[in-house]
Amino acid sequence: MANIGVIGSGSWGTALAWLLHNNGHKITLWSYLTEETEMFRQHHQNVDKLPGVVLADDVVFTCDLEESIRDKELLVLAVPSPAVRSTSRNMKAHVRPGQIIVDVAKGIEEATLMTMTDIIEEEIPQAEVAVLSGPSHAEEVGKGLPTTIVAGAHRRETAELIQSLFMNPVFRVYTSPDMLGIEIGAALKNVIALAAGIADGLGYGDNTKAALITRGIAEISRLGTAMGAHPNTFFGLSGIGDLVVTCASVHSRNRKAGYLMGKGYSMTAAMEEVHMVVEGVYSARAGLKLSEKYQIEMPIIKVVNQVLFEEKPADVAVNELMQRMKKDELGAW
Ligand SMILES: NC(=O)C1=CN([C@@H]2O[C@H](COP(=O)(O)OP(=O)(O)OC[C@H]3O[C@@H](n4cnc5c(N)ncnc54)[C@H](O)[C@@H]3O)[C@@H](O)[C@H]2O)C=CC1
Ligand SMILES: O=C(CO)COP(=O)(O)O
Repeated sequence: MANIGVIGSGSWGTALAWLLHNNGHKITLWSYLTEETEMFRQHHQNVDKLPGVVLADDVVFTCDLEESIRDKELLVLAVPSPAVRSTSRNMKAHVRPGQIIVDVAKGIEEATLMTMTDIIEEEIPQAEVAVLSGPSHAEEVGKGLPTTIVAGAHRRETAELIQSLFMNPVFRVYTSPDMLGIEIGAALKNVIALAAGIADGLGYGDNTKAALITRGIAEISRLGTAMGAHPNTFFGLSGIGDLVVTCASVHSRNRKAGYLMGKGYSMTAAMEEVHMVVEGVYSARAGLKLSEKYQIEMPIIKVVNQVLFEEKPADVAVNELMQRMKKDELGAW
């Protein structure tokens, strides 16, 4: 049994706290807002974001960061990606050398183009930082439905420790040394999922969805490989796996926000309606900047940016994608 602090009590932090407690660990769940801690103390669940996933009586609910970090063998950082830097900064003073922090947020910081684990390492240099990512909607993990995911770390022993703490008969964890590939896939699949949602909202069909998924992973893997990631990671759980689930699932907030935009909502109105984090909106510009920096063609991510930030009508964007200059599929000729 390990003593684990889960930092962030939105839908994902709550589902992981539930899973880890079921695995026999002692859990402290930190909330950003005092109202959230009060909600958990009263109802033992996130009534707002993950109703029905009830946490046991011995889970400790707190909004005191130090209490959630002190004496913990493992910390799970589950705040939204735009809050990873500020939360890490606030954690720094309480983290002991070598304490393991597993990032589960999916994003790339627009201003610096850093991954989430890069940010945590910069803010908390004494920590040992890892990542856990893959096709894993909180709503399904919270029902115990079979799910697979990958733990990435610099050291094999750390990845294997995370694997053994999280794994159970319905939650299968693989390990990988390719943290960069895992994080690039995780962040950019959300941008492609916005496009898939937009296509659904416009009334397009399964052919369109398959095209976005297939050409989406092609552009993500081109970029990731140029950045130094392992090409196979993009055909694994945190690449094609998470891209498929996010483009197809009824639970995906990114797909849902895209769907609403396809139906004519503005980006802001769609985000408000979804009422939870829509990470693709934050990663879209970062994806575009990375494509410019590494000189990689990323046509889907480019048009998603135009739809989000330049008011390009979604149907016009799809037309433009379809009528790009002729290409060969492999880029081999
Ligand atoms: N929900 C899911 O199924 C999954 C989510 N993730 C990732 O987990 C991360 C967290 O997402 P969710 O839990 O789904 O979000 P959520 O929308 O369910 O909850 C957001 C939480 O963040 C808190 N928050 C807001 N501003 C904050 C700030 N400035 N500092 C710290 N906390 C703040 C809110 O109080 C709320 O508890 C995201 O990066 C998401 O991509 C990853 C896998 C699955
Ligand atoms: O990353 C996720 C599932 O693996 C969650 O995706 P959404 O943020 O689109 O709901």
